[in-house]
Amino acid sequence: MKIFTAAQIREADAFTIAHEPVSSTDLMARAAGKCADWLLDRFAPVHPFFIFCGKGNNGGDGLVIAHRLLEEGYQVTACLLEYGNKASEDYIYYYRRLQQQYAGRIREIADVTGFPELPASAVIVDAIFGTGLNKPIEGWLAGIIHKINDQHGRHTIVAIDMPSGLMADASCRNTPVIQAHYTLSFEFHKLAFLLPENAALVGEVQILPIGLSPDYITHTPVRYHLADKEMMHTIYMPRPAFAHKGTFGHALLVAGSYGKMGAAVLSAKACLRAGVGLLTCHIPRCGYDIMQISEPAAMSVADEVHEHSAHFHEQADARYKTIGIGPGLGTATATARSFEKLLTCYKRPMVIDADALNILSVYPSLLYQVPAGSILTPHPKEFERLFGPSANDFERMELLSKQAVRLQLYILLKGRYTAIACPDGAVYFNATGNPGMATGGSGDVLTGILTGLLAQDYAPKAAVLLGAWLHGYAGDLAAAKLSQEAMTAGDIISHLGAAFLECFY
Ligand SMILES: NC(=O)C1=CN([C@@H]2O[C@H](COP(=O)(O)OP(=O)(O)OC[C@H]3O[C@@H](n4cnc5c(N)ncnc54)[C@H](OP(=O)(O)O)[C@@H]3O)[C@@H](O)[C@H]2O)[C@H](O)CC1
Ligand SMILES: [K+]
Repeated sequence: MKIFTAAQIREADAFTIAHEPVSSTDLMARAAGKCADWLLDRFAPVHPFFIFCGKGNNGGDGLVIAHRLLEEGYQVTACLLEYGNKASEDYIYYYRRLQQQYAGRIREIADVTGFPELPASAVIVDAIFGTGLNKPIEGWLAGIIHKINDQHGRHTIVAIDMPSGLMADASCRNTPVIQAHYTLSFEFHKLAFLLPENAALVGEVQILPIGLSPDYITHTPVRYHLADKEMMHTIYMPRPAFAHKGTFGHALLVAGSYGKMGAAVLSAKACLRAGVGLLTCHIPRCGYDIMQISEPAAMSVADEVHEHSAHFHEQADARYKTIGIGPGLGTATATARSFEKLLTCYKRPMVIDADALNILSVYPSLLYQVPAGSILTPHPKEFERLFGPSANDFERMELLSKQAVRLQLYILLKGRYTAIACPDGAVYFNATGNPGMATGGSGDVLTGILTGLLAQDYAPKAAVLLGAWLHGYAGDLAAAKLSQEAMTAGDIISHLGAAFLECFY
């Protein structure tokens, strides 16, 4: 699914009205009607509704919703905020309709003292500002936002299109924004919904299709995308009937050090479960028995050094389709040196994670040696160590995309919505996964999956999108069976098979 900017959404709106048989007022009726359907489905008539309306088209949506709920016999107060701006044409149209039929249900509010007393079980609908917000909310309107937020623990707050005060494409940190329990948004996700800094503001997001022009949607280029199941079906490659283990590549995993062999084992198991043909693990001498016993399907090569690996560059030759490096590796100087040498001799796309990323952040010039098309998988701290701090999440997304272009790499930034930046600057968000995966070893599993997919000849972009999707999907299946609390990284691996089956069989 494409993620459009606020300006593009306005364009899509205008394009639809110009090219499809729908007027602007009808499009508003359709969009707001979808919200009304959702509210009617969710809340019984015992809930009194307070619908706060601004004077733009978001407010117009609020007026349509108020009218519809009144028609259905609900108790509704339409709270119209009179802050001086000229109302939009569609707002005026629906205001007149409401005024004619339900004048008694309209309440004009011109300062914060006009904020209504809310009875028990009231539902607040926020239709104050949507994608047209162009500056932070100030003055008494900010007071209304705070009053609504004060009700967060007592009443359900449903935002229409966007929580008011939030901008689709820019940070609103430390400005007044509605804290919604639900956001009913039209047609597309907004970038703002996918960034951690807004997690407490948007609540549960429901995307409601409103029939914007498919022509516009198909032909308008965007930087941000939300990965979906449909996309995975275009990526996944069923196995040929005459396949043998040579068909699915030989991967080298460079991982583990004294006290961190678990990371190497998790990564190896995940790589095998992702379907690699053959796997060799380069591990420190201390980890040899551990790996051989924990994962008999993997071959092991022990380093000359006991506690960490220092000679893996000697291994890295054309036999290996790809290399996954980093889980539990440690950052000993000898390990860093071997990594440097590996980067001079091995030129295929590889997967770089954890301590291998930490080595890159200590020796940043090595970043230029990383083979084009490789996949880096930092969490936010590792990302900051590699590329520096950002003032907010929007700037971090810019930086992510810029670095992927500059280095011609795939950079996967872990999070609730993991963001995957591509060498052409495009960024894909992954929506599978859950907080149960915020546990030690989860990243090692991802590295194993990505390495396994690259070895099977998935192109790096396909591997990183599919790998992130499957990792989150398996995590969701594990959480459904075991709970988010009790699941461990190993459970993600044991649900990978079910994830393949559910998604592709
Ligand atoms: N996506 C679609 O195709 C559809 C969306 N719909 C709804 O329309 C809104 C967007 O409507 P728009 O009128 O463009 O914008 P808003 O309603 O969000 O607000 C615009 C008015 O607000 C003023 N403004 C902006 N920022 C502030 C502020 N900080 N303080 C005070 N006033 C502010 C702005 O005035 P300016 O003079 O500053 O320009 C406007 O008066 C979208 O979100 C959907 O809800 C349609 O219903 C259907 C199709
Ligand atoms: K709103």
